[in-house]
Amino acid sequence: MAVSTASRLRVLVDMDGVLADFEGGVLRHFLARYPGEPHVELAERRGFSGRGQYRRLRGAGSQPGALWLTEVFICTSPLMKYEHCILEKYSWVEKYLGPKFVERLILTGDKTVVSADLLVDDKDTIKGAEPKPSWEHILFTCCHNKHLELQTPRRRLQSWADDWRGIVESKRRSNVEKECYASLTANGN
Ligand SMILES: Nc1ccn([C@H]2C[C@H](O)[C@@H](COP(=O)(O)O)O2)c(=O)n1
Ligand SMILES: [Mg+2]
Repeated sequence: MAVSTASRLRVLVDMDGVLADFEGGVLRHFLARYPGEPHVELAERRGFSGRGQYRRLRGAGSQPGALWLTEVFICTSPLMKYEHCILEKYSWVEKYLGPKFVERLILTGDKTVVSADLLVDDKDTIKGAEPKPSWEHILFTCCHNKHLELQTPRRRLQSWADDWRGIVESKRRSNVEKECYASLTANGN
């Protein structure tokens, strides 16, 4: 059976805050290292940058699934201080997702230049060199972004228990519709 290219979907899944419990890990590490110091409970986290919120505080005193014809890649940005983080990211993926996913790991400082249909990511604003990325950003709900109200038509995935299949399938339908429309107009209909 011939499969139209529009039925194929590429999904980028972010790592920190989406597959890995980045915020929980940071808090546990902070409490172990600085017991008794003021800290930000996960329920109080606001904004992507935890470091910024901790600075203000001091001043004031997984499992992605795969559907038929869906390619999943993990797309993650390394820290600027990258010497440990890159190895740790590869090790984490191999340990928790297996060697097949190591081949599907994309490390980039700029996710806008990666081509895909969907990007599932907890960062509320994703900017880069490409002003019109090919993907639709699905905001993955995390402690630091759950209070943000999204403008239509932006969509959220509340957790991996939420209807990610529905999002993937609606994107596939929309791609097929666009392809049909394009071929009809190209044929002068
Ligand atoms: N709430 C967060 C989440 C991530 N980061 C840092 C840690 C990683 O190096 C990098 C990953 O970004 P992502 O690929 O998840 O957009 O950003 C952070 O500082 N605060
Ligand atoms: Mg993230």
